[in-house]
Amino acid sequence: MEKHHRHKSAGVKNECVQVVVRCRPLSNKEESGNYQKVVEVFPTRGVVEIQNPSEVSKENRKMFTYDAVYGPNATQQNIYDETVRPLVSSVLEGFNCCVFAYGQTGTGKTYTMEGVRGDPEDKGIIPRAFEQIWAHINRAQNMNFLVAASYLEIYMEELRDLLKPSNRGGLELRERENVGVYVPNLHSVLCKNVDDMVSVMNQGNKNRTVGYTNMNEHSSRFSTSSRGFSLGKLHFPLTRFFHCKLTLSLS
Ligand SMILES: Nc1ncnc2c1ncn2[C@@H]1O[C@H](COP(=O)(O)OP(=O)(O)OP(=O)(O)O)[C@@H](O)[C@H]1O
Repeated sequence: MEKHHRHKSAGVKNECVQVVVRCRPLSNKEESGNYQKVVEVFPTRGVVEIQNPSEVSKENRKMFTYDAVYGPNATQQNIYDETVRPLVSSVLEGFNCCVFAYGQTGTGKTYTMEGVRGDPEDKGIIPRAFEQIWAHINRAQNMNFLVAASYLEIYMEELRDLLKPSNRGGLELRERENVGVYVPNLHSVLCKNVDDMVSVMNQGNKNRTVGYTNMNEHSSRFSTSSRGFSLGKLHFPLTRFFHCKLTLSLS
């Protein structure tokens, strides 16, 4: 998981980019197939250790250090509160941010970003961000917020508008000074509350090309992909990317 942040803000570490690792638990299938756990996570030190299972020895352990690491017991709420909430708070003060999950198929990107539909505890980063945004907007006084959401997918180097699948062909990723990365003609939907945003996300998910892939079925072609969520300017060309633009005016 990588967090990208352009500006310093209270409550957010000063680094522009932070890299956070989350290791999911072994699945039932992996447990029953007697797969070995090769990753050990040390959250207090921000360290992940990987052991070569064919030759267990201290020399065969590799250690990596990150801004934060989460083990199999970390909850969706832990991750949101500690790594994402401060970023969304800074967006509500006018900055841009981007959170994206990157990893091999089956590692938990969709689980982390979207979560399990209909299960409040297993809600992922994106719906939790919607709630934080609207809690803030509903509390704000003398201010008007305009919230527009768009959702795109990049598949085989082709851009697809997940909110308007007929919008095919001409979509391009562009970059302009003062504007950043953007996609001209990408459809965006004005949202008035959390439910509007959730239904935009669900609508887009129905149109996506890359559905859930079972790692065992696809073992001959491991793939790596990403899921993203950004607020403000669009930052990264990703496999699936939910983008939300907030415009603020005084009333
Ligand atoms: N932290 C976790 N706790 C419990 N289950 C998890 C966790 N992370 C992932 N899973 C489960 O592991 C499976 C694979 O996760 P997920 O679909 O999110 O992977 P992915 O990286 O999005 O894969 P793909 O790239 O193939 O779409 C799912 O059944 C998911 O529910």
